[in-house]
Amino acid sequence: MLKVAVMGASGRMGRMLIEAFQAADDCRLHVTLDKGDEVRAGLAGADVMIDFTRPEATLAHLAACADLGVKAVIGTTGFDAAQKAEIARLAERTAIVFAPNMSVGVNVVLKLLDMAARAMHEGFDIEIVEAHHRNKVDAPSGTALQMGQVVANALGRDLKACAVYGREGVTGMRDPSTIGFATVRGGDIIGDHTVLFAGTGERIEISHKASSRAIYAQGSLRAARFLAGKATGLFGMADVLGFA
Ligand SMILES: NC(=O)C1=CN([C@@H]2O[C@H](COP(=O)(O)OP(=O)(O)OC[C@H]3O[C@@H](n4cnc5c(N)ncnc54)[C@H](OP(=O)(O)O)[C@@H]3O)[C@@H](O)[C@H]2O)C=CC1
Ligand SMILES: O=C(O)C1=N[C@H](C(=O)O)C[C@H](O)C1
Repeated sequence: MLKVAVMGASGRMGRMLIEAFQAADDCRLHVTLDKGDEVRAGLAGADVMIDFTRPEATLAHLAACADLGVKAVIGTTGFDAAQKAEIARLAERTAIVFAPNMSVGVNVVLKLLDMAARAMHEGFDIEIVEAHHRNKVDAPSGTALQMGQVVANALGRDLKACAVYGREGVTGMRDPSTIGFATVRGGDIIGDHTVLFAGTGERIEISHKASSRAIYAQGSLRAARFLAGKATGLFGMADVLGFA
């Protein structure tokens, strides 16, 4: 029986994870922790930590995991480059699955995007549109950024150099080498992502729309089970799902 610690337990994802344990007969909740709780004491004895909180909190939790030999599933988004490098360093000391979207569907879409971008490498403008609930604090979503990264890699472009995050005023004509991002925030939208390939005479849209956070919780438990056989290393959902 896998002993799992859930961080950010009162958050939207924390609550969804706790519910997911009711249907899991091979995992049990070792501890649920919230802001202000004693992290190291809580994590001691857990096999895997699942963390959907905020970047600074996740890094502090991960450091404790590395010290205690606890593996980690990280769903938090909004990390900067230095924070991602820190996660990679910590993965030399414990096994980590780090993914901005734990759903099977989004990870299938990432594979489709790689194929689509290679096939439409010329004559198509690429724009990524994402929509989330009014309480989301980071933008663009981690998923949108990963979609952009997959497309940029497939096209041999540097995402840092070609990303355009929103437009306003007299922008000039669209530079065909750019990848555009647009963000919508409102209501209780769980998570919609569309990648648009706009050509001349045709356009292709590849979309994923979440209608329940249970998909992220189920994916997280799958990632926790995957880690049971690993000692160290940084993995993504493609590894967990066997797509890598
Ligand atoms: N990878 C994936 O599949 C998914 C990723 N996410 C990501 O997960 C993260 C959380 O999302 P969501 O559950 O909607 O957010 P919530 O704001 O609902 O929950 C976050 C939780 O983390 C807690 N928290 C915040 N700061 C700290 C801290 N310093 N120490 C400990 N706990 C802290 C919050 O406590 P308090 O309320 O007291 O501040 C809250 O309980 C986001 O980054 C989101 O983008 C979300 C869904 C799917
Ligand atoms: O904050 C959310 O809610 C979500 N965040 C993740 C992201 O930033 O991509 C995943 C999902 O879209 C829900």
